Amino acid sequence: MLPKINPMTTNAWEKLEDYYFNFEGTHMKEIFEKDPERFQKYSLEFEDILVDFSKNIVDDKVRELLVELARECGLREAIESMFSGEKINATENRAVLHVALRNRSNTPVLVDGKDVMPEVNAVLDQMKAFSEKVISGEWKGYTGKAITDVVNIGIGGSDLGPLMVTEALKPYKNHLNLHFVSNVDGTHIAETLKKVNPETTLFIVASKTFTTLETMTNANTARDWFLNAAKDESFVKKHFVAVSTNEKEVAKFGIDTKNMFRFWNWVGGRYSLWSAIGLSIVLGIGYENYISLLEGAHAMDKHFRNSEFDKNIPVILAVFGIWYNNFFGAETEAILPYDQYMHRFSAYFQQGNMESNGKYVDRNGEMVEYQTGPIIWGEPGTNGQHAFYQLIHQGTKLIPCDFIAAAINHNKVGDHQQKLLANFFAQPEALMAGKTEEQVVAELKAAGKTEEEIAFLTPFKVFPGNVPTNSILVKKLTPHVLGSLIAMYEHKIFVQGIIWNIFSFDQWGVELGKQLASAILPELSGNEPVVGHDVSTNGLINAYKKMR
Ligand SMILES: O=P(O)(O)OC[C@H]1O[C@](O)(CO)[C@@H](O)[C@@H]1O
Repeated sequence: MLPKINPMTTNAWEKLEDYYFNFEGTHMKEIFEKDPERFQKYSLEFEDILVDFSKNIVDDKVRELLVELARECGLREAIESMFSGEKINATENRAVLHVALRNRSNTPVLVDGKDVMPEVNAVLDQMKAFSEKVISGEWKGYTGKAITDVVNIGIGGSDLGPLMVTEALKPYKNHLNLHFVSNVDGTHIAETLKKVNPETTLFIVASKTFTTLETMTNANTARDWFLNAAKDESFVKKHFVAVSTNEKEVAKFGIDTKNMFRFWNWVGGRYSLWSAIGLSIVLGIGYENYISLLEGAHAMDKHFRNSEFDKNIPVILAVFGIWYNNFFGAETEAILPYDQYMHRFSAYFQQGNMESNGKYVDRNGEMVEYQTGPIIWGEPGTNGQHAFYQLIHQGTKLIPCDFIAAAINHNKVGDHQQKLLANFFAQPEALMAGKTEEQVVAELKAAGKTEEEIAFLTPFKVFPGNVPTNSILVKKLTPHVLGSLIAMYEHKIFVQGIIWNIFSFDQWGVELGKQLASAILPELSGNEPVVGHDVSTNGLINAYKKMR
């Protein structure tokens, strides 16, 4: 079981609070000036990944105390509890074993005394055999034609992971066209169906529960559209497969359960791309590349499980994040990939992080007295630079940022890569050092400005700097490296959840909206006014009824 320690009651927290007051006002520039070894001391290498933590507002003492905080909160025991299949998702009475899905060492992992690895491997074999048939063209549609397009219908964890990964690994794509439909807005499915042909399209209905309103609505629309062309229900099995834990509902939908790819209740939705939910990834990039992705994640799992905390990349990312979240009062974190293929990476970790750690009740069922999960957001560089970086550089909020880039670009186009990386290096430098008044005055003088102009312009051109960043430089964005990067962030989220004493693997906060939507749905038919809600909701529904 997980420990239930209020982090604020630990010795380390108390010391960090004291130390924070001494530390306040320290500028990173001074820390760098004092320590020429800082890069060596504050960067970690893992395979083809280099993580530079040096541009953080920390010193050796802070790092030591933060690591101590993790220890005092029982992190070592918690890691073992997760990896050994204990039911650490207590509110749902489930184990949390995405690490077993990518356990390429194949060592036994027990849930309720039973090794889950044989089942995990069996589903991987099923995904391999199926994907090879579809990719090779052996799998035929109802008119005997090979599949050209795959439409994944799912939402949240049953959509974002496969979508993010297939975008990030586009250079590894085969000839199959992948489409993702998630939103219940009819536009999403309508626009997708315009692009595909019922004779050559395979639909993957991806839903852990197989009851999610958005997914089932889209899946039914896709089936009606398909049957409108195919005319015969028996053809559904050639064009629809399911990824789910719910065999009964899958069969009810008309999908042959031979074409159902199973996973288990110990796989959380937002941690499920490593399970059969990854079927669209396998179809898009092939089984071997998918296995490399799992291997990359597994390598990071071993690093996380076995490394000392002060040399442990996910732990350091997590505790530095806590330093800003809980001591500096930072409310958000930006993830900024300098890689166009990673354009859904921040959106993916918006769910990963915010659905996991957006909790105000601790593991004792008490309201927390400290901040928990940050708001996660981001866009690829350099686009973000021309949109929101102004606020990061000169706004009033502290926004710690992660910068991610690959040294080798998949596309060798002129000098684009050097220009991209020049920005990747420049931004954290600028955020760290800022620009002083003296520097601004000297620049304006050199530009020939008058004394009056200099006096007016100077304050607007000063950059305070001291914005913390992590720079994550990878050799190349391969499936293996991407697997490691995703696992790295997953474990960062885990560590923070342990320290904040919250349950990171449930998501009760999404239920209320769902309940109210299903209560409102029947009220939207008919023209009679609705009166049963608060006046605002009644007013909005009744206005809608008049407008439509
Ligand atoms: O796979 P399912 O059961 O359709 O659920 C989809 C998503 O809905 C949620 O339960 C809530 O948004 C997510 O955690 C999950 O990824």
